[in-house]
Amino acid sequence: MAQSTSQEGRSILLINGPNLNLLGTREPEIYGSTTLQDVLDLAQKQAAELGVKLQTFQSNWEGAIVDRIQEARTQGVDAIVINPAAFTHTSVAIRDALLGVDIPFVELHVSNVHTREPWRHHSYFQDKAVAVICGMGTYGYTAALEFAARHMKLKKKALN
Ligand SMILES: O=C1C[C@@](O)(C(=O)O)C[C@@H](O)[C@@H]1O
Repeated sequence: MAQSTSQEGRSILLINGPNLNLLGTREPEIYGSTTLQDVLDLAQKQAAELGVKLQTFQSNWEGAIVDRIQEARTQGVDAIVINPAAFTHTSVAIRDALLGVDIPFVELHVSNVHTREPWRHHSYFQDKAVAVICGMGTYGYTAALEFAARHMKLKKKALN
């Protein structure tokens, strides 16, 4: 398939990692009071306005996230927006899955990980991400989706 030059028909997968199901109640002084459901509702509305298809997935399980990324390969997903949460700092498996499917991705964090504990400064994704967003609160999801829908260059899709 030829590389798409417009966002029309673009398919985006938004993945949220562990404990993000608790967004809104979890450490609100760090992550704010917006719930994951609020984030997803807003993202779907935004996707409709942008004319893109948005699939969403949250799991507390590393292997489930690996499986979902592999599934994206056969679903024609053009771009992935991922908040790997704690797996950011630990997961070679999720990194390998993203590289294995060869789908460009944006890494996203609600908090500014660089102002937090030193071990949060390292990410297994940042050197491979097209873009990294952090510290914008849940507005980061809006920014990431806008970028993925309008500005991200797509790779040629593997047809298998
Ligand atoms: O669970 C999370 C959330 C997070 O990815 C964020 O969105 O700010 C930052 C991670 O360090 C943390 O483990």
